Amino acid sequence: MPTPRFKSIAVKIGSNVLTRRDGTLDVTRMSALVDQIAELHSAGMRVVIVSSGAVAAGRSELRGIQGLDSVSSRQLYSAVGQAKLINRYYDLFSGRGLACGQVLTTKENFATRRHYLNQKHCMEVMLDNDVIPVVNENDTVSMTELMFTDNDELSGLLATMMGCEALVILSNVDGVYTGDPTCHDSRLIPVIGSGFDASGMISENRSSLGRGGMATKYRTATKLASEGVAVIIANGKREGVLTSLMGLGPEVPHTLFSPSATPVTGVKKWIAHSEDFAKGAVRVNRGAAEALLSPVGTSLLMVGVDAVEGDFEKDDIVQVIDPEGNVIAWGRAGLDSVHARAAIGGRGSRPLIHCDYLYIDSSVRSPFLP
Ligand SMILES: Nc1ncnc2c1ncn2[C@@H]1O[C@H](COP(=O)(O)OP(=O)(O)O)[C@@H](O)[C@H]1O
Ligand SMILES: N[C@@H](CCC(=O)OP(=O)(O)O)C(=O)O
Repeated sequence: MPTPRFKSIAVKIGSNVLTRRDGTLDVTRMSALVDQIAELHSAGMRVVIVSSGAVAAGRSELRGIQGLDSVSSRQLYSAVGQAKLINRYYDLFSGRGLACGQVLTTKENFATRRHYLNQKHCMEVMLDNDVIPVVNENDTVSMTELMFTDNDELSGLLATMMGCEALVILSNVDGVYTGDPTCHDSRLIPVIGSGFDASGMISENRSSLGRGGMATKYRTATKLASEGVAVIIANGKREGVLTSLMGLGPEVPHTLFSPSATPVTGVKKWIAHSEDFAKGAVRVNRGAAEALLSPVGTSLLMVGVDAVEGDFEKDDIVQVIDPEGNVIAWGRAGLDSVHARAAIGGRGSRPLIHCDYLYIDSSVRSPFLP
């Protein structure tokens, strides 16, 4: 048997891949994907699944319910649909002699390093014992303001958390197109490298069941690629898509986001995905903004800080804002806000954010870029 292209991957399966036109769960499609994941597993790969589809599955089960607001219907449908979804996965995997386990999570579970490492440990134990993790956002308790944009965002976090070499996002399109994929003159983009900006080609269109559309897939994919993780977007409805993408079958159309060759440490990956948990902000002067945005890794020193906003503890995440008001970076504070305020503009004190704990947003548009 040929060797798979990667040793460890996360596979995100969109709602549309798992749903038939009439809204019911497409068990044939699920079964085909489970077959392929079992094949990858027996070829020695570690596979984590992020599966959407709970809300869609619940909605098709409870047809006819009316008058619920959007939060209530999401809670109700996901409660019922998730039970149905995981049951199917469980039966399908056990039919292939494998166990799968359910991991339901929320954005808050990624907010502190302790919770983050706890979840990571759970999934490592599962993988070490040949149990396939099937992850989804816990929509029954996720509050609107603290929800993942969608499972594309969640899958990006998980792929970096688990140290995966690649993330495969399965949707109902073959990848990123140069325009609306339904227009006849749009073309599939086979490879997106670090110098290529395709964001202007992506419309807000999304499929009937999708939550975030291509825009969140693109955002997640470029971020992960910059952290050294390969990302592939492909059509989950194509026969043998996963085994093919892993080099065990004939080529299928897809878009590859080529990974950066610069390695990123585990803690930095966590920080990269922690912007939403920032407890405060620091405004930096021109010199500091230029130094931070230069290609040389630099710590943020108090001499470059003009203002400290919010109340934060040491080790909390804080945003870094340039003199034009752009968020250019975020990182783990080495001082609490009281001590940081007292040290504004000072020399000789510890860095406010050490470069090992600082993430520079590669999509930033700042006049202080070199
Ligand atoms: N440039 C583009 N290339 C591909 N798809 C695009 C593009 N712009 C918008 N889209 C839309 O993104 C959709 C996929 O996202 P989404 O509906 O969220 O799917 P999923 O349920 O798989 O997460 C496509 O069906 C398409 O309508
Ligand atoms: N947790 C939700 C996921 C919603 C979502 O992100 O859907 P999609 O855009 O199809 O990946 C569900 O299971 O229905």
